Amino acid sequence: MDQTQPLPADWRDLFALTKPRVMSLVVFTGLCGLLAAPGSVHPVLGFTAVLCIALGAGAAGALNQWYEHDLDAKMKRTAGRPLPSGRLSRQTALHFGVGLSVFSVILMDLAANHLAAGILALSILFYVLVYTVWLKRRTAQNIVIGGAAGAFPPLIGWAAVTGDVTTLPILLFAIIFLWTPPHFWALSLFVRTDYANAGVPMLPVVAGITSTRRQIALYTFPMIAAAIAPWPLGLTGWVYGAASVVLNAVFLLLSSAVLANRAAEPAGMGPEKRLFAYSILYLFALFGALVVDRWVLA
Ligand code: HEM
Ligand SMILES: CC(C)=CCC/C(C)=C/CC/C(C)=C/COP(=O)(O)OP(=O)(O)O
Repeated sequence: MDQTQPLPADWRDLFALTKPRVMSLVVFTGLCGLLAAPGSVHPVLGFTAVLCIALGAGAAGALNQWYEHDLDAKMKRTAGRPLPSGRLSRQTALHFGVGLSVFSVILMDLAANHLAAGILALSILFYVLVYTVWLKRRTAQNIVIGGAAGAFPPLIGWAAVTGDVTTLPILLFAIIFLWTPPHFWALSLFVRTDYANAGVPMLPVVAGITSTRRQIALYTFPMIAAAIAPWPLGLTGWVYGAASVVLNAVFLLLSSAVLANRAAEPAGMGPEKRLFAYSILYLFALFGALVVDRWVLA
């Protein structure tokens, strides 16, 4: 096919419904969980398991947008999405999301095992029902609890290979679980008026900027502990150990800069934006180091 030809609008919109940029990191952590697991899996089955994580995560993103069409329409950042802009109908999004969710879980069950399929189903339900439907519009702790959904993929990847869940994948879960508050609250500080206008009780809207900066710093400490722990516990080698020490030291510096920032209005390329951007690089690099440690330099 001619790569210069744009895809038909409906395909592009269905693709956008899966939140591909955010989900790329979700899928990467799932892939790393799979590659870090002991033992081996047939490459076709391994590929299928990662594909199922991608499809399940994309389906969850579509269902999130189906439910949030009203909120998305009120925020600058999201008003151009396929549903608020009227390029796709809500019914299409619902059918796409439900169909893809069911398909991804069944395929995971066939390609891997019941445990991996069960955790995939749990992640989808958690993101859609616990985060999107229940908590997001009700409490500033929405992402602390609901964010657990995004921490499941390494467990799914691991379970797809081994059929069980042990200390290392639980620590990988903990890293993402504790990383989500600094990741999201750093961003929420500079888009908080959007959330305030839409009536979403995100932390900076409810508790203010100073308190949010403190909470970001507070979550950084247990996150660092969880991220370094696999090394002293003997679950990884020195490559992961060295990478995690450096990556976490930078995280600590950047989150201290957020804590120390006295600017009344987080704006421009300030400490908050730097921490948000770094949080993404951090997770890619940390999980990448885990795989390098296990495969390349073991
Ligand atoms: C409840 C938990 C989370 C919330 C509320 C949240 C929220 C957000 C928001 C609002 C953005 C901004 C832009 C966008 O929509 O593309 C964003 C960006 C991003 N998030 Fe999160 N996030 C969460 C968890 C995660 C998790 C678990 C991952 C991956 C493991 C992740 C990966 C990313 C990435 C890669 C981006 C950058 C996307 C881009 O370049 O446009 N997020 N997040
Ligand atoms: C395997 C599987 C099912 C994984 C689920 C992945 C998951 C929970 C990712 C969370 C990241 C995410 C898209 C947050 C957006 O929050 P938001 O919906 O509040 O953002 P928005 O304001 O951009 O809509």
